Amino acid sequence: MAPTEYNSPHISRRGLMLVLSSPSGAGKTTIAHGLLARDSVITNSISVTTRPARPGETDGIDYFFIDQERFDRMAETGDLLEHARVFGNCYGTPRGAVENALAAGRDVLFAIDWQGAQQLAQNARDDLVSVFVLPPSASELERRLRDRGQDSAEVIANRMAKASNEISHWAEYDYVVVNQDVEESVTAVESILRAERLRRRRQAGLPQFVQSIQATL
Ligand SMILES: Nc1nc2c(ncn2[C@@H]2O[C@H](COP(=O)(O)OP(=O)(O)O)[C@@H](O)[C@H]2O)c(=O)[nH]1
Ligand SMILES: Nc1ncnc2c1ncn2[C@@H]1O[C@H](COP(=O)(O)OP(=O)(O)O)[C@@H](O)[C@H]1O
Repeated sequence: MAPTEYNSPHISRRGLMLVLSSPSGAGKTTIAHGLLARDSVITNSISVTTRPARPGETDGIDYFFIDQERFDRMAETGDLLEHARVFGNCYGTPRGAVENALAAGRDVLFAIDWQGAQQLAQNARDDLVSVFVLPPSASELERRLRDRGQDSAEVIANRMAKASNEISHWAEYDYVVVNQDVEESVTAVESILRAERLRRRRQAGLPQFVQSIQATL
């Protein structure tokens, strides 16, 4: 188990799973990158997807881009911690990487949809911290999807049409962040992560630490 960086290096704790969900274009990928740049203990879960790579996306960094046959096999053999169909493509979280990271005391970050968040919650509610990211307005959401410049008008229209359904799940999350300013949103999520690391129940080594202080009083 990892030392609790914000308390004492003597106190071990379990890793946690931090989930970011949002309608497409609200900024969860941007916030995730910002958080990963600031925090060296959290590691990104790289999903598999049957969606084709966008220009600028790299296999093994943004996603593992795989075909349907391989995806179906991974789902059948239990190699996916959760999986869902989103916007006509399949997405899933490879189990091995997450379990290895948690076992090594790392926290793991997921940018996944509400279906995936629900599946993770069913299996590991105590280790899950979930954040829903909202756009400041519908018009700003559409502007961000257009300005990202990576999807056709048809794909953007489809994502806007599905935004309301994704947003309808906001109340299932532990925290909600309105992504107005990127840096502020990253700071908000970083604050959530820091506070959640200090939850008493996560700090397995706390009783021992307290005892060691009491023994010398
Ligand atoms: N359940 C689940 N959803 C995922 C996973 N990876 C990505 N997603 C979701 O799939 C949706 C589409 O992702 P993507 O194609 O990258 O589009 P973007 O959200 O507009 O960048 C988003 O809601 C993602 O959060 C995954 O492993 N599992
Ligand atoms: N707070 C923000 N203000 C302005 N633009 C933003 C903000 N957050 C993200 N963006 C931009 O909006 C677009 C969509 O963001 P992205 O992180 O890809 O969204 P998601 O992963 O939720 O689909 C990107 O071009 C990104 O640079």
